[in-house]
Amino acid sequence: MSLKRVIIGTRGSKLALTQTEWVREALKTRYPGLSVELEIIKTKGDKILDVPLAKVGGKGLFVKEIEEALLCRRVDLAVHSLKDVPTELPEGLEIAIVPRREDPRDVLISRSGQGLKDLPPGGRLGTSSLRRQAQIRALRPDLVIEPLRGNVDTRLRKLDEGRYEAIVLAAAGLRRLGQIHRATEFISPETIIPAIGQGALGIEVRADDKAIKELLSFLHHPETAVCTQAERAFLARLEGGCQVPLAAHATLKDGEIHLAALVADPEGRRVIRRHRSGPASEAAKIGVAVAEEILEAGGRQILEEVYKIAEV
Ligand SMILES: NCc1[nH]cc(CCC(=O)O)c1CC(=O)O
Repeated sequence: MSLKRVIIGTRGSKLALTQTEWVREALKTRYPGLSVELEIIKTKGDKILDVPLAKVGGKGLFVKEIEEALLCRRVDLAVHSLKDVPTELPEGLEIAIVPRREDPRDVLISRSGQGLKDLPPGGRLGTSSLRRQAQIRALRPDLVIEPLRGNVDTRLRKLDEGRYEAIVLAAAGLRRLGQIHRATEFISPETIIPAIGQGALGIEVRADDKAIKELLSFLHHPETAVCTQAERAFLARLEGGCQVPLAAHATLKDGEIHLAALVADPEGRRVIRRHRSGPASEAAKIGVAVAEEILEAGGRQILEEVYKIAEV
């Protein structure tokens, strides 16, 4: 190991810092002589916390400024929630390392302790995620979905203030922040398909930086990488901005990938789900194939409708 010092670029949110500290600790343990510094970078997504992301539009809201710092060599690596990273990266950058995935599920946090099925009719449920909204509407059309943005702590506080009967968050974020005890129901990935990359981290580096890639290689988890590869190939084929409810979740068993995915309209009236299995070596192909099957089955029409409205 010839590197003496590395700088990690990160957002300043508590979740981002927790994730980055985890990487820093792993590096310090593995390479006791290495100096690991953090550079906190504010992204556009951190500045506009009150507007639903689907309205803000634009991809990479939480990563762009950090990628600029990587490209101009102000930082050497960046730790992201993979869920926030667009499929197309700037020229010269790469998600080289995907560590082992945390719990990929969504969780319900209700004030009463009730699960999704038992919430009172007409109850208010907080989420600004179109993906969660569409799938919840399909299961519980009577619930009133209300916007909910902000960092994990902010979202929990808004629930505690009584603005909602329940909210939905990613288990991974709660667990990393030591708040998993707040979960009242773990929603299975079959009931609500998670977001592409949910629960996984992506470590982005300069594509030509062999030394950093080598340094970080012990953190790579090939099983997670291949699963998220299938999920991200699905996303890439749909060129999904955040205006359409999209979901995809892959698992790996005995060398076989299983990918389940959906496209829905924002109201959750039409939910098109498909799944497919195949060898892990064909992860990307499986992602594309599921996307095409969904497009054929009505997904194309949904995408066209949504983008037409968005342009007005
Ligand atoms: N959308 C923001 C975001 N990005 C990553 C996580 C949680 C951690 C993860 O999914 O890896 C969250 C919060 C949430 O959706 O509850």
